[in-house]
Amino acid sequence: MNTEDVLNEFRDAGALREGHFVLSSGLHSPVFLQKNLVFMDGARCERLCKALAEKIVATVGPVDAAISPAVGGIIPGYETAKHLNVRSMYVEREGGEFKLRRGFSVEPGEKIVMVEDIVTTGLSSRECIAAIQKAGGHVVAAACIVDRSGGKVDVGVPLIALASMEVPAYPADALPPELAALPVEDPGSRRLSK
Ligand SMILES: O=P(O)(O)OC[C@H]1O[C@H](OP(=O)(O)OP(=O)(O)O)[C@H](O)[C@@H]1O
Ligand SMILES: O=C(O)c1cc(=O)[nH]c(=O)[nH]1
Ligand SMILES: [Mg+2]
Repeated sequence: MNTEDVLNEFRDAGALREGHFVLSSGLHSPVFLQKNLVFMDGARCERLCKALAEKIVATVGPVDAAISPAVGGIIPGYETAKHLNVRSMYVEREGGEFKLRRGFSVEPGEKIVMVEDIVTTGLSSRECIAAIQKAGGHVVAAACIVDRSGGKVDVGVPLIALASMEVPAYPADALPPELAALPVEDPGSRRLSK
């Protein structure tokens, strides 16, 4: 499955949104990938995550577990882990910091793939990887459905992206006038009150 195939899945799901969005990083963008509309369709989610699992195995070989950052990473992490035939876990924020909770744990040195939905700046991925390492896991790779940086971000481990594209994103004080003129949507969970 190549980038165009993946974007067609987003288009067909009505998940390739245009407007004015504030992203998890605080950057503003005219494009938002509303991945929940993709993952709500089991067959679509399976097509994407099966392809991602195959790419992970082809790149780094077998792994012991997949761990994702909540909320967006949970469904693709679970589905990708299913095709890797490994257990699926997630980290979630406690006092702002990602942690393994709910009885999830890793054995020291276990080979972990961090599975993310969308990568923009890589901040969520790096935070998730740090949490896995703190818990004792060896993160052999990061994987995502879409890398919006077009391969530019560095998450500290190899990043395996099913689709890679460069999407414009701007700091709040440097918005192009046509973007500034549109009302802002803040669809992610990072700024939700706890
Ligand atoms: O590479 P980054 O700049 O970190 O951006 C990508 C992250 O942003 C979104 O999560 P968000 O924090 O919006 O919450 P969600 O997972 O609940 O959608 C998305 O799920 C990624 O985790
Ligand atoms: O950077 C983000 O927060 C982000 C971008 C995007 O297209 N989709 C998403 O869910 N999050
Ligand atoms: Mg997320």
